[in-house]
Amino acid sequence: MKLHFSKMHGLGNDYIYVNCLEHKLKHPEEVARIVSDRHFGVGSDGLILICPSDRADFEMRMFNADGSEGKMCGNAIRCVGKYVYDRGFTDRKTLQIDTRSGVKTLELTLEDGKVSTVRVDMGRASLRARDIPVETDYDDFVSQPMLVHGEVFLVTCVSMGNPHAVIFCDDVEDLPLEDIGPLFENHEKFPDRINTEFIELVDRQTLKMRVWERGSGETFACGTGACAAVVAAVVNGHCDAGDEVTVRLRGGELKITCREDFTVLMEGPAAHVFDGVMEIDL
Ligand SMILES: N[C@H](CCC[C@H](N)C(=O)O)C(=O)O
Repeated sequence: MKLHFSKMHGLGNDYIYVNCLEHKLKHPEEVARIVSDRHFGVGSDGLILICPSDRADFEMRMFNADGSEGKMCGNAIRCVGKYVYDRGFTDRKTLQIDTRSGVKTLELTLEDGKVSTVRVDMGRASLRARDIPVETDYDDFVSQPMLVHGEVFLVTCVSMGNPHAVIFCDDVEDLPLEDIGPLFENHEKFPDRINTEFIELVDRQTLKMRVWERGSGETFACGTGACAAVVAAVVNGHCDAGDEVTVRLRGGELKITCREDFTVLMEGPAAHVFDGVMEIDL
């Protein structure tokens, strides 16, 4: 089959976007694995489908590079806003996008008539162990020690609709992420696997972050991960609720606000790279 796609990214967290408004895509798991391959495919952190929705303006589905489906993606939802507006599928600058973890509201900001940045109401974070899920005897998993790779890490688990383990450390540059990332991702405590964020505290309004994503490995940025990091920073007393926190990722910066009630706002850029067609044997 011929796959018509767009490559877009949010801070270098790049996905292949497919318009499924008219036609469904068969076998999205396999397509995700094929297109994501950086040597034999197009190259991406996964696949995003833009679909019609009964209860929102559009629906987004996301698949990781290994073909597994995720429930939410912060960087991709901004790009979906850009995709549907710039292509004229909507003329609204406030949009509702349905995801596997509920409907999110987007506010689009334009530059020269095209979407440049998007602010997303990410909804309420959950610290409940069973929402993540994480195996523990307690109700939540905040600053709990885990022995991984011969080292004790203090881990705070947050659900942003998808699962995150947040770890504060002194220096994120020097981390052997390729070694420790998979050990967290596949740890027996996390029955659905997990996305893991390593955070260096710069000051009370600035965090530096590297991420190991479930199903995709190290990525240049993770929107839900940046939100989870700020939630964990508030819970652990490193940042203040209501403050706008800048999260510096490998691919650039996101602005995140975690309110007292743990609802989270995220603002950041969305970029289009190119459109293409790929012949896929399926
Ligand atoms: N990069 C995404 C998150 C993808 C999460 C995915 N790896 C999962 O399995 O939950 C973001 O910007 O929020």
